Amino acid sequence: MSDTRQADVLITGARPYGEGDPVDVLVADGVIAEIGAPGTVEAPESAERIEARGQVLLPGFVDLHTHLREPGREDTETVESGSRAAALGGYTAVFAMANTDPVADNALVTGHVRRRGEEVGLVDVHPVGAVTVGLKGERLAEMGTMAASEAQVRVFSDDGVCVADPLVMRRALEYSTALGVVVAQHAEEPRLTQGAQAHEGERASRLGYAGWPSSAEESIVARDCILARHAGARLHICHVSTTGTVDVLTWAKELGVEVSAEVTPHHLLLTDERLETYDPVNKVNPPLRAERDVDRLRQALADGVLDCVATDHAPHAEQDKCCEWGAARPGMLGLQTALSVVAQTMVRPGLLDWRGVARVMSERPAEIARLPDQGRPLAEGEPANLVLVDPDAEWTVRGAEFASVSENTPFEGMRLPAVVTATLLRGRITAREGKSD
Ligand SMILES: NC(=O)N[C@@H](CC(=O)O)C(=O)O
Ligand SMILES: [Zn+2]
Ligand SMILES: [Zn+2]
Repeated sequence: MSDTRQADVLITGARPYGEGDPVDVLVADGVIAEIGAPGTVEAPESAERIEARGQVLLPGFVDLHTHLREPGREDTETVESGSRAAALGGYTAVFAMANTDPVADNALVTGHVRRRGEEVGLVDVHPVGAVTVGLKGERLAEMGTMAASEAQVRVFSDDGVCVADPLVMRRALEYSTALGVVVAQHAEEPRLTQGAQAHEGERASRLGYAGWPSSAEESIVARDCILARHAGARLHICHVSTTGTVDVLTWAKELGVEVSAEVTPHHLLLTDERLETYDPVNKVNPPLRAERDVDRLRQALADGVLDCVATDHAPHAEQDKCCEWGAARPGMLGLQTALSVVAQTMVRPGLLDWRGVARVMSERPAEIARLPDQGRPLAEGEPANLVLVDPDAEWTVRGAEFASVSENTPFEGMRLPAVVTATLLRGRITAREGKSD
């Protein structure tokens, strides 16, 4: 992904990782050229200036789990609209899930997504390849061809559905090792979730929703950790939602299984109490869980048992959300609210500092996907993939104001802390003061 030469950018008075005294940061030719005490860094007259006023400077965020809906559902999101949302949310790289129409189970589709991302140029769009043909869970997709193609697919997932057949999953893990890629599992034992609508428990029973048991997630996570162990493969678990999954991951990591896991912002903030509203904006897979799950997920993210935050940004059309619960599609927007929800649930309660936010939103996801130029230290000579955050500002969420085509945010009307004031992709300003470039 190449950029033409851009104007230099001088960021004055920023605090890297929110630590220490403010510094000036000169960005030139796509890299961090110089970091120095305020007033000591010289920039050409033509340089763009960003006054940080003590705001927090972090490496640009990396989202391992985004649904951009292109091709097939451009009425709900496109690579372009999703890229704008990503830049405004502080992201410099996103992984676009394969459950498009047609499915991204071949190099033609992954190539299209990659190229569209490059044309838009606001964020690095990395297509995720499907594990199985048509997400049907039966035959492996041509993982090798996709990995070797121009799109250089590095993450494979049937997300939306689980790779439920253990033999298919075993083969996928074996191939992934040979290819140096990672399989990301949507952990849901389908036999246990037939007709499921909401977190299994007292509330779902009372409101008349068929329950989605925690064991449907945990049994697949346990199984796949064992399969990965025997295959010597890396494994990534999508959208962890239960305390039992945290137990299984703790056990697997102690055993030395190379498993990583993500948690979504909505599972860090919301509980199944939202079911009381009957509003399908709260319908999501896996479902919003109990308070004890939320508490445990926050703790596990702080401890590192959960590696990173991923949005599972899932745009849906109004007619698929503003309808009766049973008919509504699961999923919610996430790109433009992720940082603020992490600030609210992790930073404010003292579970993570800003260096910790850099770890879970940038460094770890970049490592899991093996991106060489993302999640890098804030140091001279490093790529200028950066986000500037005002930690003291607050804002009110309005879905209609998002860059996304869709508006299905469960955070509508909430006042949240932390605002992205600028995002830079290889030294180019992609978002500034709430406007994408
Ligand atoms: N999370 C969701 O509820 N929905 C996702 C699919 C998925 O992530 O499983 C979607 O594609 O809409
Ligand atoms: Zn999923
Ligand atoms: Zn998803």
